[in-house]
Amino acid sequence: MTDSHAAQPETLMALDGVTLAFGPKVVQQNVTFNVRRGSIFAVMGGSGCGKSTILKSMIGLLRPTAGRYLVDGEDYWAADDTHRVEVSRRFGVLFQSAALWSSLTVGENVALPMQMLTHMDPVTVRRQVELKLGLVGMLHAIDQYPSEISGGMKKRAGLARAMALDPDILFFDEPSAGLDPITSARLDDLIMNLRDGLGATIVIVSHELPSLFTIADDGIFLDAQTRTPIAHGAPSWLRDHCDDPQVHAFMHRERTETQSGRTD
Ligand SMILES: Nc1ncnc2c1ncn2[C@@H]1O[C@H](COP(=O)(O)OP(=O)(O)OP(=O)(O)O)[C@@H](O)[C@H]1O
Repeated sequence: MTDSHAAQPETLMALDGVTLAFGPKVVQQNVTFNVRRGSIFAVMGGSGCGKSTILKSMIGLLRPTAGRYLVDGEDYWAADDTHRVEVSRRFGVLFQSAALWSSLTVGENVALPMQMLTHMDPVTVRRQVELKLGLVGMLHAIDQYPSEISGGMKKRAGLARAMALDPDILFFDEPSAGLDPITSARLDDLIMNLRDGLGATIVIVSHELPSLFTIADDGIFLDAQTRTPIAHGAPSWLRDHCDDPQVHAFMHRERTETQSGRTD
């Protein structure tokens, strides 16, 4: 009998002593955390603390100036370019703005990664596009243009496109930003379905506390002043048990003397 735990260690991604900087400007340093396979992991913290920068680095757009980023135990940045591209094919990304091409229909947007990065024939592409749009409840909008659909529908179309190449790792930057609470709750259900139904591992940057309390299994809280993580744990656990005044204030939406965000 196969031991699935031996074949699939619990940690899928790990940052180990990572420093991220833009030129001389250090955004975060000594960042260490593990993302468990099949979990939803939240990157939290005040405005400007470096959440999107962490995500940017995890999807391969920003190389750390120190430390290691491991995916399935392999050093992502130490790999050669070909192998790194191969690993990155496992990633699906939903940007904050959904980033759909306005001149393409919803269906064409979802088809684009398949046409550009695979050799699928047009019939298979069409079938896959329908499947992905069906998963997010957007099949009816396949021939509509982004300007003709609502913000929530754009997010769902962006999600379908993020899933185009069947990634097992998904990155979401502020998926519920700008959505009304009901649409946002529907998106939460969709994200949980990706974890529970497809076994995807999801890293999410979000300010939406109700959403984080509902969906995230684990997470990290970044501090802008010290430029380093100051708490680890599921958002609901941090809300109920973390003594750090900044984390407590953030999780309970209280004002603090020291702001957790940075303006420089
Ligand atoms: N390309 C860049 N060049 C220089 N500095 C950058 C760049 N991108 C981001 N920064 C800076 O890095 C810091 C962290 O930015 P980042 O967008 O990661 O924060 P964030 O926590 O995601 O913020 P928010 O919650 O407001 O979206 C900020 O001070 C920002 O100005």
